[in-house]
Amino acid sequence: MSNILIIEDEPVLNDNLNQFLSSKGYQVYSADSKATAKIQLSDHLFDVILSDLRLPDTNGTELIEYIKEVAPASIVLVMTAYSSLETALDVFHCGAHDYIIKPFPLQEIEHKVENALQYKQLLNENANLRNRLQQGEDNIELLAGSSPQMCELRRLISKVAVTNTNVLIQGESGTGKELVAQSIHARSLNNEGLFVPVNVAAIPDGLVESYLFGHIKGSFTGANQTREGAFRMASGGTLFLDEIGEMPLQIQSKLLRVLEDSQVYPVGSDSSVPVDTRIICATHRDLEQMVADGEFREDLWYRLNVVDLATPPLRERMEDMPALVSLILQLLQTELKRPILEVDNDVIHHLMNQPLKGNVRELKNILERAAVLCDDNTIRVKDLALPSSDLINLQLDENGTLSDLNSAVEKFKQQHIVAALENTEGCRESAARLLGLSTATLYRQLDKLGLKGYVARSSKSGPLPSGDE
Ligand SMILES: Nc1ncnc2c1ncn2[C@@H]1O[C@H](COP(=O)(O)OP(=O)(O)OP(=O)(O)O)[C@@H](O)[C@H]1O
Repeated sequence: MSNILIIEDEPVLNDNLNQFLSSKGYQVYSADSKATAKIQLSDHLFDVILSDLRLPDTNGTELIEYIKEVAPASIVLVMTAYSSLETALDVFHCGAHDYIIKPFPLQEIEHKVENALQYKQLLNENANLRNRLQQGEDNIELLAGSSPQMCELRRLISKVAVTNTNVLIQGESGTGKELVAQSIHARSLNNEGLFVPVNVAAIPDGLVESYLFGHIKGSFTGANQTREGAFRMASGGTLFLDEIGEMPLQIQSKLLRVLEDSQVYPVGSDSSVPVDTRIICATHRDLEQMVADGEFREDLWYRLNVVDLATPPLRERMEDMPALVSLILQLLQTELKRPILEVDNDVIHHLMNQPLKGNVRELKNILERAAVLCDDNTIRVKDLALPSSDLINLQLDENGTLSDLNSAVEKFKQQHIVAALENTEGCRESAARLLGLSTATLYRQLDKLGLKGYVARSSKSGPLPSGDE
């Protein structure tokens, strides 16, 4: 049974909330001041704490800070009559998970408490995953947001995780497909095993088979030693096949065979090896359409698509912006080793008005750049370096006169492609998707525009191979 603490000095509201939440099966405790809250906090562990923002013996943010100090695992929901953005940002910065504006219908509080409990469970699972995964330990982040779409997504994650079915995750680039896959793995029965992510689009066609199924030493030129392959590595755990839509057709049929037999055939070997691997696939492409166009095997699609989940684009859930910004800033503080970063009030508003086609990844990049560039520890709108929507930069030649149309178009293409590369940390495949181009077309454009060796400033992995390598 989940424990809830209500801190509210208005007796009628406190009683109503206590009765209502008790009737929903929670173990509910009440306090009417910081002093009484302290006593409750020393006697019990709470999953969720509902706190008023103004109390007779403290102001709300000071109380939230105190709670986060003595009960860091409790999820704090703030109840406030003040609906300003400033208040919202203050409470998020102090560590509150969400807030609700008074007066509110009791059903809304029930919904918020359920979300907070789901969020707490995911936090536990992510911590669990962080401890267990031997790979990508630094990449485990939380799935932030309490919009209806994200709540539904979390509900589905909890449901599918404990079954062993294959899952297909569809969504635009940067919407958190890999994060969802990690969450499923963390909650699954096979979370003792490894989570092995493979980006199918990033492996040259000729190597996909050996990469997935392994190979025997000497089975082809360059196979200097035997490799077990991703399937066997993930046996007893989860294999995450990202960009499954890019898998060559002949490998699709081999994958189908593995899924049907639970056996892999390493390249160059006559015998098979048993595997017990859960498959989670992801794609930004319309696989159903690819099946209709004969580009993806229908039988494989059915096999992979036992359950399908959709990660919503950020523009359809802008209400998640404060929670995302708050989470990203927390992560940045650790990464950049800088003291607490704050955002100016207008920043959230500005971000909510951006198209953010690269979704949460683009948001992270914008905030990371701003965090590096901002003068003090506060990020202001000017630090975001967002494109002005109503001003088109004129293209001038070296004499300061207007360029001819062709040169202007070339220049614009160059700038736009560089922006896409910066938004995707230099990843050619993701930049191509952002631009609505095939990877091959992007490589041709990079060559033509003299950007072949371009290394994105946001790239963490150093220079990237050029297209013909
Ligand atoms: N809801 C979210 N909460 C917190 N961080 C998120 C969320 N969604 C995405 N992110 C972050 O955004 C970045 C991109 O997410 P992720 O790699 O999971 O996206 P993706 O959909 O798999 O992208 P791609 O299709 O380009 O591989 C990651 O750093 C991830 O942690």
